[in-house]
Amino acid sequence: MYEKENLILEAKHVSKKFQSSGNRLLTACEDVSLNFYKNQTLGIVGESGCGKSTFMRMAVGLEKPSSGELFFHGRNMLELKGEELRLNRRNIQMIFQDPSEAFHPRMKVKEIICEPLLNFSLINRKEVDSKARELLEMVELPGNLADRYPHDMSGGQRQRAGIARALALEPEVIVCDEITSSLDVSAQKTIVELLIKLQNKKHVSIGFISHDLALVQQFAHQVAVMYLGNIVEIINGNEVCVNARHPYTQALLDSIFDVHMDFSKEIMSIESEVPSPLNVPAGCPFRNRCSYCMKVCETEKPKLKEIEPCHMVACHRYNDLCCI
Ligand SMILES: Nc1ncnc2c1ncn2[C@@H]1O[C@H](COP(=O)(O)OP(=O)(O)OP(=O)(O)O)[C@@H](O)[C@H]1O
Repeated sequence: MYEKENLILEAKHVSKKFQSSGNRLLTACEDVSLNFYKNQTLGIVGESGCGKSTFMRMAVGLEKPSSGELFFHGRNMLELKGEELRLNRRNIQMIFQDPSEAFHPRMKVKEIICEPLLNFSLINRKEVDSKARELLEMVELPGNLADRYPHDMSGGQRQRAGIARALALEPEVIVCDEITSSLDVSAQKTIVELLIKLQNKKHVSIGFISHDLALVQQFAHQVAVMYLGNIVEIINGNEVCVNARHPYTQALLDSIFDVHMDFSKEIMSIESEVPSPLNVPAGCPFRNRCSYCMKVCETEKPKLKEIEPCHMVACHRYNDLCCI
């Protein structure tokens, strides 16, 4: 499943620093390397402000990295220009948290979802009605919603329309940025079920950003846990609950599931503050909240290291931390 031929989008050592007030630099993403594979879902989880959206915005080409490289089928995306760049954009689409902000309120649903197809001259105006119905049915909405305006739809229906719009161009990658976070639990579940169905049909690669580890681990094939701009753990979704090794991932799990880890000390310090991305501490970014911090953690940033197949951890003490 993670064979080279299934690799679609590859981010290599991508960092993003924003210029902030007082000529200071804000580190939003630091040396992030992640892969998107055909027919696979990559979940990115972490607290607000850890850099999830910034990373995905770079992956879809909405933001330029400060350093690092992005490859689409082996082609350096940052070297693409003009028509090549425009055509490449078709292949990677993003769905945003709040479709009511992303959608023009005076456009009908059919115009919204067919707009990308018109922009790329893939359909003509006469075909909009039938194409819109087809796309709405694909996301399990009745075709007669095509003539509605976004404000006449529920949040879940708008999010489905957002998925229809993103899939209209038949992209190879779609990135979902907190698309379920404004929905109630049952609407969240049906949106996730729909994504799984569509992935099985279209073999699309999905990037799914969320702060909700409990949700993501249920369906993402791989989960990348992000903290203060850094990836601290990459693990198969179905192993998160039983095999997570980073103290931050374990603390997130503990807060969700109340699972009983075999810790000699409990992680109490998760309560304390995340350091400012304007002033990233030396050593491990998680050290001020970690009960396992030792001398080396204060000075040496742990490298993301493969500890078993498809499982990477950035922690000096990963060997001391096991689950039961
Ligand atoms: N355009 C920008 N200019 C300056 N700082 C930015 C910009 N975009 C993001 N940031 C900062 O970069 C850091 C990471 O932000 P980002 O939105 O990527 O985090 P996130 O994990 O997606 O958070 P959330 O879940 O709240 O969306 C934050 O400190 C944010 O304030």
